[in-house]
Amino acid sequence: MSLHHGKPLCVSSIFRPGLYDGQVAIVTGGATGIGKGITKELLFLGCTVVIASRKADRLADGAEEIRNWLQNTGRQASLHVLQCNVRKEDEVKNLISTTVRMFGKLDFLVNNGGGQFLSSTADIRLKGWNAVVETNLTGTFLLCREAYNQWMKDHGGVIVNMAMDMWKGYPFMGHSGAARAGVVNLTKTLGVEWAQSNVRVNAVAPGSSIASPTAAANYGNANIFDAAAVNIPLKRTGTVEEVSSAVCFLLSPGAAFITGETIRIDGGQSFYITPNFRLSEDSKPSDVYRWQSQFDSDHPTGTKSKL
Ligand SMILES: CCCCC/C=C/C(=O)SCCNC(=O)CCNC(=O)[C@H](O)C(C)(C)COP(=O)(O)OP(=O)(O)OC[C@H]1O[C@@H](n2cnc3c(N)ncnc32)[C@H](O)[C@@H]1OP(=O)(O)O
Ligand SMILES: NC(=O)C1=CN([C@@H]2O[C@H](COP(=O)(O)OP(=O)(O)OC[C@H]3O[C@@H](n4cnc5c(N)ncnc54)[C@H](OP(=O)(O)O)[C@@H]3O)[C@@H](O)[C@H]2O)C=CC1
Repeated sequence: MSLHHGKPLCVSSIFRPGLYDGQVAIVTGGATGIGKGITKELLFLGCTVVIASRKADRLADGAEEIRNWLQNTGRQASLHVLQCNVRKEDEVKNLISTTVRMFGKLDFLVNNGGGQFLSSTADIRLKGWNAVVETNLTGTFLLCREAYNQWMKDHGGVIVNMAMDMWKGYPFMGHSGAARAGVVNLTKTLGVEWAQSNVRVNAVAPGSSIASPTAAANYGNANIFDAAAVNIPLKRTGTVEEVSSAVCFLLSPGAAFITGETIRIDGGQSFYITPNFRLSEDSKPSDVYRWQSQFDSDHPTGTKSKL
């Protein structure tokens, strides 16, 4: 992916073919959305990739699509699927140990799997808070720890974590904002602690703007990401390929002197305005809130959705 006259140009990769020949990666959430984009690019560059998430049907469908795509590029996929809920310590341990046993090593870990639901923070129940924090922060911790202890401590490696545009807080996704801020901080800590083992740890922070069918379905609104463009200085949403190319850069020798860093991939949005939400004039803490955006003015009747 690159920009051509200010427009996104989709190509398989800007990196040289064979860059990751002989390397082994785990991509959590690798069957959908951003993770699928990362998986495709890594495979295209010669990497063996294990995709891991909770749902077997998602993994199977995603793997089939990815294999077909790669075949059309003339390359052979070394793509493998393992079920793993990153919230479950035993499943995380098993994901890492099985990968190392099957492929003899683990070079890269991409902690992409995660997510949240929209809610005013006052309305989040403890179970929901825990679900989001365990998925995004604790899951990232568990995967980093196991990848390090089981392999990278003695052999080196590269980890990329997933953050988000929570730099000014994240109204209506307070659980995830807090968890991702934790991920950014953990990334700094591990970048320092594990440097002695030649393990680099970085993160990417996409804006609220990387559309995919699964991500949109999570919010019950196929158009939800379109609404973000008006608040993005580059005046468009981002693509999964634009996240993937940053991840592939961080994994590459081109980033050999970068660790503990989080790269924003948000078209300048985080420097401009707080994510996608703005309180309506009459809103109270107990209200449900409106999606603020171009979307509302584009759809003046009936679709001023209460989230
Ligand atoms: C809108 C633009 C946002 C732009 C920025 C961000 C974009 C993205 O991140 S896009 C990625 C979208 N994809 C996902 O989020 C997928 C992963 N997410 C999930 O699986 C869920 O959101 C999860 C993290 C909450 C996990 O759900 P689940 O496996 O079902 O977890 P539990 O059964 O253990 O607990 C569920 C618990 O959580 C509360 N809850 C879940 N969904 C909602 C909801 N829609 N509204 C309110 N509360 C919710 C609730 O307390 C659940 O417990 P029960 O009440 O007992 O069901
Ligand atoms: N789209 C965007 O604009 C932004 C996305 N992000 C983050 O980027 C990542 C990818 O999101 P995106 O591709 O857009 O959305 P998707 O909903 O397509 O991807 C989420 C992926 O995470 C997996 N996942 C969720 N919970 C778990 C779990 N407990 N254990 C293992 N895997 C899990 C899902 O697979 P399964 O259901 O099979 O478990 C799914 O493949 C997420 O962490 C997301 O929050 C951050 C900022 C912005």
